[in-house]
Amino acid sequence: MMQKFEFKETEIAGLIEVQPFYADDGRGYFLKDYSKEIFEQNGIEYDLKEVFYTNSYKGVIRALHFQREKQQPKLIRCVLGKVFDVVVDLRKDSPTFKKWLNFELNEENKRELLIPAGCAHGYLVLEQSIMSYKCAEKFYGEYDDGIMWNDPNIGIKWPLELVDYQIILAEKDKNLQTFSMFMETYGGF
Ligand SMILES: Cc1cn([C@H]2C[C@H](O)[C@@H](COP(=O)(O)OP(=O)(O)O[C@H]3O[C@@H](C)C(=O)[C@@H](O)[C@H]3O)O2)c(=O)[nH]c1=O
Repeated sequence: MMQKFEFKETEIAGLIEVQPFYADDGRGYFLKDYSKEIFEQNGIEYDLKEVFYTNSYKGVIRALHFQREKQQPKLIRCVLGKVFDVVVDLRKDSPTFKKWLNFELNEENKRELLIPAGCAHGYLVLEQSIMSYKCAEKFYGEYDDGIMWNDPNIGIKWPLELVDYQIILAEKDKNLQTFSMFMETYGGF
């Protein structure tokens, strides 16, 4: 089977579902999940700056993250395992401001998400997973920030039953601001 790159817009402007180039044969498979040239041919200017990976146990929630300055566009993919991935639009002039969308990303569907600057990102790990990130802005620890994963104002419906309600959070993610606090401080992006 061979699959060419495909790009699909979503309800959130600039948030694009990407199906990477894929070809399998008797040896296994080949997958290319970023090509500057092909992205540009599809109208996407993406200036790749950093690549990193995370490996997480089932039940981990990493959310809802952003850089408050020098926001990072991110091209993400679940290389191994399965996650419930969420993007929240925090751009105050966006018609979908405050809207969240969820996507299942997994090893089988190989789907990528291109997340634009001005959105928060997070995920719930449904089985041990490796996530890859290709960022179009570098990491600035001093601007690293987020909103709490279970903020009632945003109201994400996390499928916690899929992890038997056993969630694992970093200390820093237990102490993130609420959406209201974010709005008071920044007024949106
Ligand atoms: C994200 C990042 C972290 N770090 C460091 C900071 C810290 O010591 C260690 C672990 O970082 P964190 O706890 O922030 O990792 P994590 O909680 O996995 O953060 C990630 O969450 C997901 C949802 C995203 O969208 C990412 O952009 C990023 O915010 O690695 C870097 O040096 N470079 C980086 O690009």
